[in-house]
Amino acid sequence: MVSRGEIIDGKGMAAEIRLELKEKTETLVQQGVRPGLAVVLVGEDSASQTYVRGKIKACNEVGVYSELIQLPEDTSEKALLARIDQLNQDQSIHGILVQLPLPAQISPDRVIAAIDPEKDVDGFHPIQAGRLLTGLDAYLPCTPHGILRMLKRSGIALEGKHAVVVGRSNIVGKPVSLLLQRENATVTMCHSRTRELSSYTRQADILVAAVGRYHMIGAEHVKEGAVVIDVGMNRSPEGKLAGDVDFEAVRPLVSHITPVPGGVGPMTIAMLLYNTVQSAQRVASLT
Ligand SMILES: Nc1nc2c(c(=O)[nH]1)N[C@@H](CN(C=O)c1ccc(C(=O)N[C@@H](CCC(=O)O)C(=O)O)cc1)CN2
Repeated sequence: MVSRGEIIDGKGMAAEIRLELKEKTETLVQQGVRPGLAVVLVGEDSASQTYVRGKIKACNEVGVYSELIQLPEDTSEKALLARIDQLNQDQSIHGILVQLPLPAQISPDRVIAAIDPEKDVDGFHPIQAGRLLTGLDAYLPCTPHGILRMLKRSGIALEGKHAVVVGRSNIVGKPVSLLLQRENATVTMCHSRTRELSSYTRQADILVAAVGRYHMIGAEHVKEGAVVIDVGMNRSPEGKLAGDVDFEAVRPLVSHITPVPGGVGPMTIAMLLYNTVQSAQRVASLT
């Protein structure tokens, strides 16, 4: 019998992963290496402030050393690049992340490219993206990696399944497509300009919605028994946090679905810590 509308509990899974990472961190500390993460926040964006607070809190819980670098909204690109260079040289820091989006005067591409690829725990550097594309070992971008973990921990088989990804960003859409393909799913990529979107999404065994548009996926977009992963982080007209998927309308039709909040978001932060601990493990194995 097909299960109906089972909720994939990202919040709970992220807590389990943090516990596993706490143990790994304790082992590393005994070996003389405490994993360290630098979080760079430029400006006052309130959502970014929330996410950054979540990252620092998670570091504290796991025992990872963290440094929060808060820079004013009018910071120049040159000043930010100079700060990143210092962090690249800092041996207590194994992971660097610059919270996105950045203010308009700063090019995110130039900033990401300035991070030492071995400390790029977001997995956004072109070298990390190239490693992922070519099947080499890489820091996997946190949201896509979190999605894969959620699917696996929920016992959802991917081999031979048809996965449809709606969204083509460098942060989510493109890398999650590659990761699903790596698991032998057959992947279709759709985006904001796809015509007759529902004709694709209705074929999906696994549907990943990552467009950033409130409730753009409704009941008419899903096949019965599909697995739906909602990456959206939007505000409803009433101001409530909501995903790209109309959860109430879609849940009764599908086998599994992620909620917003409490789905993909917490896993993003857990996988950031995973990459930071991995980076420290690499350093520990070299010393
Ligand atoms: N440098 C980066 N910038 C951004 C990333 C990223 O991975 N690296 N991703 C997003 C934002 N993001 C992490 O930074 C992120 C978004 C949402 C959540 C989360 O846990 N959301 C909660 C709800 C939080 C709330 O109440 O507002 C949930 O879904 O339950 C974590 C991280 C863009 N920028």
